[in-house]
Amino acid sequence: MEKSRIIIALDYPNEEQALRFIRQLDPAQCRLKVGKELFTRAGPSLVKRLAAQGFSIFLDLKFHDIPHTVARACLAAADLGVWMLNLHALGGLSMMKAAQEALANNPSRPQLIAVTILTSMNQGGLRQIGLAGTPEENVLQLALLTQEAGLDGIVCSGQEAPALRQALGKEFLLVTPGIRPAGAAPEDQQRVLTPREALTKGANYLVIGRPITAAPDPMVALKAIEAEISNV
Ligand SMILES: O=c1ccn([C@@H]2O[C@H](COP(=O)(O)O)[C@@H](O)[C@H]2O)c(=O)[nH]1
Repeated sequence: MEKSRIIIALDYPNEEQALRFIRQLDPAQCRLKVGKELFTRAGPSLVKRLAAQGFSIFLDLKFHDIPHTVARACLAAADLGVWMLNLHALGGLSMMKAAQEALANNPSRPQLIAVTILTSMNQGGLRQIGLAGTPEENVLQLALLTQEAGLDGIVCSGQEAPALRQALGKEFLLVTPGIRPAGAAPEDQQRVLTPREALTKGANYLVIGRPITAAPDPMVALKAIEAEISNV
């Protein structure tokens, strides 16, 4: 069975709540993302434990620092047995190359991807930090830099996926948060699409947090999303 295109963001305030949810899941059914909140609370031991249970873990710590520091952090993350990890493309070409080179000979080399422009940002937010151009233009520029550095893909919104697919080819991974089922509140996300729209536009993976984890019945919400994308 091909592993799921759904990556569930485990944005829980503690390990107990995360594990209560995970007990209902099969590792073949979905992948799991451990981000800053849960990692800071539960640490590397939870990541290792979930990986040992057979879950594909995306460690979403979005490294952004000098090249040496990021390269060493990527090696530490790879040692946890994760399937995917990430850094910020805004850290620049030399930072991304250092990370890529550090992982190149790692026996269990995880997928290494770069966050382009956060899906919580719109054009107004880009202006505030001094970036001209549309979100799509900025995402494309950072995606090309990421590809030049030899990484496996990027985090972007599904909204940018068609232009990115055309520019970056079939193999480059597009991992898309900002997923909201039709009618769901965007909350702090600015560049959103439904699960079906994101895949149709060319996304490889959907990162989904609150639409599942904050639903009255998370398993019902997950099943509904699985049904929505089953024939895409
Ligand atoms: O650009 C980005 C990069 C990462 N994220 C992360 O994805 C999830 C989305 O959660 P929702 O509850 O579905 O909004 C969250 O863990 C973010 O840290 C992102 O949203 N956008």
